[in-house]
Amino acid sequence: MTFLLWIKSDAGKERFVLEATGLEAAYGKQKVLHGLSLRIAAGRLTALVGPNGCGKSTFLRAIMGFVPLTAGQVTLDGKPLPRDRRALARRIAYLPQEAHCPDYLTLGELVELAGFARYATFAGPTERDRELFRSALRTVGLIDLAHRPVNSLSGGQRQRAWIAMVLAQDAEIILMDEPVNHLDMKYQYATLGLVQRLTREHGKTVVAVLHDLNLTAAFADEVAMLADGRLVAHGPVEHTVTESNIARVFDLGADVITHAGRRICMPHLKIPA
Ligand SMILES: Nc1ncnc2c1ncn2[C@@H]1O[C@H](COP(=O)(O)OP(=O)(O)OP(=O)(O)O)[C@@H](O)[C@H]1O
Repeated sequence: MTFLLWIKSDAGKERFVLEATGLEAAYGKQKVLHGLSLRIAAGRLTALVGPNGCGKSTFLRAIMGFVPLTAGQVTLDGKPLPRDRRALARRIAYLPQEAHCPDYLTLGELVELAGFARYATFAGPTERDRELFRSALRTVGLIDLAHRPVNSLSGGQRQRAWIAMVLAQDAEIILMDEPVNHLDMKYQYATLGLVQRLTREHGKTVVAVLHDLNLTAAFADEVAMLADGRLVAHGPVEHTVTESNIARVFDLGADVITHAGRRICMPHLKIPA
C-alpha cells in the first residue's frame, strides 16, 4: 500500500528542468532583470508574455549565457548550465528574435548546421541526422525549397526556415523568441500546433515569447507574465490570462470570455478624444 502511494505521488510530481533564481541583469547602467525567478516545467509549453521592453528576450539570452548575470543563477536539472557551447546546444536550442545568416547559405545548409553539436570531431551528419533535417523541412512545409538561398525566401518562409533549424537541432529544451512573428494566420496556428505536439508527444520543453494572448491561451500549458523585469503571474492559462492580469501587466482594459472551451481576449477599443 505504501509502495503504491509512493508511486502515485511521485508520478504526479512536476519536474522543473530549468530553474532561474533571482536573476539580475543589466545593459550598462540600465538594470533589466530585477530578481526574476521562474521554474520551467518539463514537457510543457510555457509562454513568456509581457509588454515591450520588459525583459523577455533578455531572460532567454541570460539562460543561454549571452547576457552576463549580476546576481542569481540558472540551473538545468538542478546543475549549473554546461559552459561548453556544444554541450549546451545538445540540451537547449535557441531561436533569437532576429536571426541572420550569410547570403550564400541555402536552406538545406542552414538546417544542416543545426546538427553541429551532435557531429563527432571531423565527421559530418549521419543518415539519421539527414533524415532529421528532411523531416524538419517537411514539417515547416519547405522541403521543396531546400536548394534556395535563405535570404531569397519571404519573411514568413525565412521564419519557418529558422524554426526548421531549431527542430533539426533535436534538443530537449527549446527557447523561442517570438517564433510566430512574420507568419500568416495559418502558419501561426500550424507552428504553435507543432510546438504543442513536440511537448505532448515527444516530451520536449518549450519556452516561447508570444505577444498574442489569444494564441497564448490556445496553445500554452503555462503562462509566465513579466513586467519590468519581474515575474508578475505564472500558472495555467485560466489563472493567468485574466482581465485583472491584462490590466496590471499591459495597462489595458479587456474582456476575457470563454468560447468553445477557449479563452479569448478582447481589448477595449478606446476612441481617441
Ligand atoms: N543589447 C542591448 N543593449 C542595451 N540595451 C538593451 C539591449 N538589449 C535590450 N536592451 C534594453 O533592455 C530592455 C529589455 O529588452 P528586451 O529585449 O529584453 O525586452 P522584451 O521584453 O524582449 O521586449 P520586446 O517585446 O519589445 O521584444 C529594453 O529597455 C531594451 O531597450
